Amino acid sequence: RRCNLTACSSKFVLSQVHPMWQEPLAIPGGDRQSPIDIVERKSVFDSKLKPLVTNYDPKTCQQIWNNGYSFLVEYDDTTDKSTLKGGPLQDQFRLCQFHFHWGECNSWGSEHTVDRRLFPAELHLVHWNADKYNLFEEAVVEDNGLAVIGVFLKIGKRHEGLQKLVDALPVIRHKDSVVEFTKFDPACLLPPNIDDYWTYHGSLTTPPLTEAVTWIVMKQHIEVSHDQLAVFRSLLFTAAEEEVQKSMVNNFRGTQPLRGRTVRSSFT
Ligand SMILES: NS(=O)(=O)c1ccc(NCc2ccco2)c([N+](=O)[O-])c1
Ligand SMILES: [Zn+2]
Repeated sequence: RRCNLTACSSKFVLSQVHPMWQEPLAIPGGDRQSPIDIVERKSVFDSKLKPLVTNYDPKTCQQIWNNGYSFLVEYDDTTDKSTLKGGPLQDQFRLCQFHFHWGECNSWGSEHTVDRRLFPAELHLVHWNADKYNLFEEAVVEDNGLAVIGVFLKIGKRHEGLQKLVDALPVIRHKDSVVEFTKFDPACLLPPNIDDYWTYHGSLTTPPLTEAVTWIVMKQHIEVSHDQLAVFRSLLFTAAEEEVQKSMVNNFRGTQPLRGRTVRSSFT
C-alpha cells in the first residue's frame, strides 16, 4: 500500500497497513506479549524503581547488518564492557545489539503506543542477563533473560549522532548484507532524561516471540530529521538476488492484549 497524503493521516485505519509478517496463530503461553499500548493514567508509580545505569563502551561496537526484518548494530557481548543495570533490574545485563522499527510514512511506525499515540519509529537496545546466563541464546528463553530499552523517535531536528549510522545504510541495502561499524556510542541515542520510564514484563516482538523481556520504555523521545528517517525506508526486506525488491517499511508488530499486566512508572 503506497503511502499517499490521505492514507497518511493519523486517522488512517492502521489495520490496512501490512505488518512485515503473518502473526502465528498460537503463541506459547501468550499472556505477556509485546508491544502494548501504555495507558498513562493506568500505569502505577513505583518508588522502589531505581535510576537506570548504562555503561556502554563504543569500542565494543562491531558491525551493522540487514537481517531482513530491520538493521542491527551489534556489540561484542563476550565481556562485561557494555552493560545495563538498575531501574527495575536485579541483575547486570550486557548490550548485544540495537535496532529500529519504522513505518512507510511519519504517521506510524513505533511498536509501543502511549494512550494509542503512534510515533514514526522506535529504537530497541537489547541486553541479556549475564549474571544468570552465559549466552544471549540461553537467556532468550528465560523470563528474566532479556532487558530491552525502547525509545520513541519523533521528526524534528537532525540527530548528529545518528548520522554516522544513516551514512552506513546504503551499504547494507539488501537482506544479509553486513559492514564493519566501529566506535559507535549507543548512549548518544538515549534521551537526556533516562530516569522517567515505564516498565512491564513482555516478549520479543518478532519470532520467536519468547516472553523473556523486561521492557523499559523511555517517556522522553529523541528527535531525528525527516531525511534521516527517509534513509531507513531505502533499506530492503529482500536479498540482492531476489526478483521483486520490497522496501523495508512497517516492520513493526501491532499492540498485544495486556492480559492483566500492570505497567509501572518510575515517575509521578
Ligand atoms: N524487537 S525486539 O527487541 O523485541 C527483538 C525481537 C527479536 C530478536 N531476536 C530474534 C531471535 C532469534 C533467535 C533468538 O532471538 C531480538 N534480538 O535478538 O535482540 C529483539
Ligand atoms: Zn525491536
